[in-house]
Parts: sequence; structure tokens; C-alpha cells
Amino acid sequence: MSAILSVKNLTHIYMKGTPLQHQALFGVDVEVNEGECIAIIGHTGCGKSTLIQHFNGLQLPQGGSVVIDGVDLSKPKLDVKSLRRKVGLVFQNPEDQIFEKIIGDDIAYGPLKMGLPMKEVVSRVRWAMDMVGLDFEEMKDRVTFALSGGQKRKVALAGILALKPKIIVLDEPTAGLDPYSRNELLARIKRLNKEEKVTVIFVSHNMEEVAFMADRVYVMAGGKVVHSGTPREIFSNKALMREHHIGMPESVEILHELQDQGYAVKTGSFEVHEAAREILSILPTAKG
Ligand SMILES: Nc1ncnc2c1ncn2[C@@H]1O[C@H](COP(=O)(O)OP(=O)(O)OP(=O)(O)O)[C@@H](O)[C@H]1O
Repeated sequence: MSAILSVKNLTHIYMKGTPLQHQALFGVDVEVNEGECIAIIGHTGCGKSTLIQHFNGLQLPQGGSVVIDGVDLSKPKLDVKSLRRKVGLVFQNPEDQIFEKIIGDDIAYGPLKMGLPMKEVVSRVRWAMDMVGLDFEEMKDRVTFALSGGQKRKVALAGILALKPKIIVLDEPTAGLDPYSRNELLARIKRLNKEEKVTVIFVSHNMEEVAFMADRVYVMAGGKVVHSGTPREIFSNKALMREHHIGMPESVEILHELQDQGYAVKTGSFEVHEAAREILSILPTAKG
């Protein structure tokens, strides 16, 4: 695997030189390999959104460097359009991303702007709708304003996918969704990552989601990366999670609680069936 995204010593100061100046990033290093699924977690205000806004040129490096698929974002005359075809950023609020009245038109917007022939545009819209689980025939002519929150999220994601980006960046992809819609959308994103080999980077406050999706996790605090590792490594580090006010998957929380009470359980198991096995393993030697 080779690095498709490399961030080195990135700094960012909002409203530099004004009385409202605020430094949001203090020398961040992130390296993402092609095909990986990466989670970025951390307490609110730690700089996650600021960081990911650099990935498609919404913010440009003030200090340090960001190189994506061979494109150095510090270079003068950066071709932002071509960068945004490589990296699709899906905002937290889908309404910030849906502009057209009709679903099919909205998803076709990017490919049409790219000047692709109509046949290719239609084929991309079909593919993108299929990837996110929207039925093409049933949904393409429906109006966007009448959709549910979950459907809007799917339309926003399909609009990005229709550009066939190598990397998708998702800011809290399932915030506000019910558990069924959340799991369905996560399974779709996982399929994009594992089968279509799209590199995925997502920000999340939902640790179940991080445990289910991520190959690796970056933990941010105070504008810095304070730790990185597999979900297993991160969630077995209770001190780290507590120090940075980050929750854990509930199954891991239960295992940590048992460990605190003196039971010999391993805390790196975060899938429910693993955690259940771990708990069952201590039953014969249970205290009291
Ligand atoms: N446009 C802006 N102008 C000034 N300060 C900003 C701006 N955007 C963000 N900040 C500040 O920069 C810091 C990092 O914000 P950022 O949105 O990157 O955090 P975050 O980790 O994504 O937070 P959350 O989890 O709440 O979305 C915060 O202190 C925030 O108040």
C-alpha cells in the first residue's frame, strides 16, 4: 500500500492578524494509504473539521504540507476542480450540498459540469444511486426537498460518488439517523471502501461506528494528533480515552468496568460477540 494522502506538520490559524485570531491546528501529521478506511475522532472543537477541509482544498495549508495523490496543495495555481474530482467531501448537513430540485438532476450535476457525454452521465447517476441504495427508476424524478434526512444524506453522497473520487471524506456521516438507516448507510460506505476500493476518511463521535468501520483511527486533541492506531489499540487504552473525553463502544465500556472491578477480562474486544465471549470466559471464576 502507498500513501494517497500525506499531511505533515499542518498548522491553521483562523482570522490571522485580527483580534479574533484562533489557532485550530498545531502541527498535524496524518498519513492515509490507498484503500484504507480512516476515522478521525476527538472532543468537540479539537480541529477535526478544520483538518478535513484541507483534504479537498476548502482550506489551503498555511504552514506544513498536504499532498494528495501526488498533488501538493501548497503549490501556486492549484487546480482545485481536479482536486475535488479526486477527493469528495460530504458535509455533515446534506442540505449544504443539494442544490437541484430533482434528485437525478442533483446527482448528475457534477458529471455534467465535467463535460461527460450524456450516456456516461446517466450511467454514473445509476451507479451512484445503486451504491447508496436509492432505486434509480423510483427516485430519479422525485423532488429533493421532500426527502427524509437519511435519504438526503444518500443523495448528497451519491452526488459526490458520481464524480468517481478516489477518496471520500465524510463529516459525521450518520449524525441524526435512526439505528436502521445508520447501519444501512455504514454498510454501503463499507462496501464502497472494500469492494470499489474507494479510500474513506470519516469524522465521527460514534465509537460503535468507528469500531465497525475503521482500519485505523487518529485521535485529535487541542489541534494536534495525540494518538493513532487500530480501533483495537485505541479502545483498549482507557487512559487515553478518558484523558481526551472520548467515549468508547458500550461493549468495551462494560469490559473496562469489569476490569476495574478486578475481573480478568481483555478490553480490546469491541464487537458484541467478542465482548460476550470475554464476559462468559470469566463466569466460572466470578468474584463472590
Ligand atoms: N471559521 C472559524 N473562525 C474562527 N474559529 C473557528 C472557525 N471554525 C472553527 N473555529 C475554531 O477552531 C477550533 C476547531 O474547530 P473545528 O470545527 O475544526 O473542530 P471539530 O473538532 O470539528 O469540532 P466538532 O466536533 O464540534 O465539529 C474550534 O475552537 C473552533 O471554535
